[in-house]
Amino acid sequence: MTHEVRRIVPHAAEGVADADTVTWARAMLAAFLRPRVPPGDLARAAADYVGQRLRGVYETGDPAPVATLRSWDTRMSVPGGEVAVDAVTSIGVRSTHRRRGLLRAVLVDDLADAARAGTPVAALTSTQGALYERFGFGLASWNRALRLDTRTATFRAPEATGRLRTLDVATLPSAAGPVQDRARRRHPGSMDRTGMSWTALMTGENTFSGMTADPHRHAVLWSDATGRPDGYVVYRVAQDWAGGAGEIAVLDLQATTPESYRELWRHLVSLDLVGAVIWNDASTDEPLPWLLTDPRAAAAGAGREMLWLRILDVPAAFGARRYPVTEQLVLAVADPAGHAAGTWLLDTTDPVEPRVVTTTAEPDVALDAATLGSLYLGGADPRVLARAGRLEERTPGAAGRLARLLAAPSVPWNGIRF
Ligand SMILES: CC(=O)SCCNC(=O)CCNC(=O)[C@H](O)C(C)(C)COP(=O)(O)OP(=O)(O)OC[C@H]1O[C@@H](n2cnc3c(N)ncnc32)[C@H](O)[C@@H]1OP(=O)(O)O
Repeated sequence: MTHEVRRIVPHAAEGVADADTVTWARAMLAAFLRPRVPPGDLARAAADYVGQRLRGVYETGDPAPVATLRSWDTRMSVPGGEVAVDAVTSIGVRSTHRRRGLLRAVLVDDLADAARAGTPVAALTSTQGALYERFGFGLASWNRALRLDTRTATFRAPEATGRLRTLDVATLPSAAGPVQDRARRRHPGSMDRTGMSWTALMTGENTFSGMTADPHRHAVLWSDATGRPDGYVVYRVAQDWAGGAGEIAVLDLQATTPESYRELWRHLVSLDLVGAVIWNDASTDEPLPWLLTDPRAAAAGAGREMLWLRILDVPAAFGARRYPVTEQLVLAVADPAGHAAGTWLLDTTDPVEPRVVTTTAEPDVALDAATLGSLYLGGADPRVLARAGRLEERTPGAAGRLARLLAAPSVPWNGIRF
């Protein structure tokens, strides 16, 4: 049986996707063991793929792909700026066709295309932890669950002057979009929300949920004393109050000021009929416990990995971010796929225009492409990676110098699953 990687350009007419795109979507959902979506709903949902890239591995004579991948161009915050990213998702292989290299075939094709297009970084979130390092992806951000007991939570600071407004969730992209865009710049690793991810946030309706809409969603916007919208929270009822105290699950909380952050949490605490608020995708440095008279009211739960990054163009990726110290370090990067391979001088003598060029100088550190991806946003400590044998220190003290060079103003965080 011959296999061929094919690229599909999704089209839609009157809000309904073309037949190839719908067939692709059905194959992808089957690979992920998702519920069967009625054909009309699937054609409507797949219309959201317009503007994105679909890839499939096809066998002769079968219109449905045996492997799928979807990717799109987006922007990701990095320390001091942002970078263009190839966001990759929906890699699924038909259950009868696994371990024959089909994941490899679609992913290698996508990465080569992104590199040709000049996209410096590829990003994904993964269902499994052991899949993507072999393709040069390194773990670069973590989320942590947070559980707030609303009955013991008391805020240290008095209520701020401003206004809370409930939003019709349908108005979320226009009302909250500009806030999200400002807020995401505060954390490296935060992504632009696509139209699709706004829809999923607002309604819960997506192909993965079988297109079942969730009617329990609420959104609240905070505006400061001058009327400027500064933050929003979207939440759902996770557990109804019928059994006693209900539970609220935060789906997204974005705040551009300490005041908006505090007042949005105060709103959640004020909800009647609720005993706890849970946020599974909080960052690892939430200020919430510090806002409370009893920090134990906010219990941090398990952390979990979120973003995997693959550097496709070292000068463009490392030139896009800014650095807190002046330094010159030489990194030898091993990358069998070639994208990041080389010996690179990272020179931040000019803080505005860091220089990243190939060099023949002796390396200070040696590492592979996946480790480079882990270091990119400043979320992984090179000294720890050296202790783990993932980075070789060729010049004594170089891992510490690299740690100071790559340090970010805040921890990497991406609250958007994709
Ligand atoms: C970004 C995302 O979309 S994450 C979503 C991943 N998809 C899923 O979880 C859906 C269900 N699973 C699947 O569809 C498939 O099993 C996949 C996509 C995980 C793997 O697809 P396959 O076609 O079997 O992978 P392929 O044969 O190309 O293997 C590539 C490499 O990964 C390894 N690999 C594949 N699956 C696994 C696994 N579950 N655990 C560890 N290694 C694995 C293979 O051994 C191979 O390694 P090698 O090249 O170093 O020898």
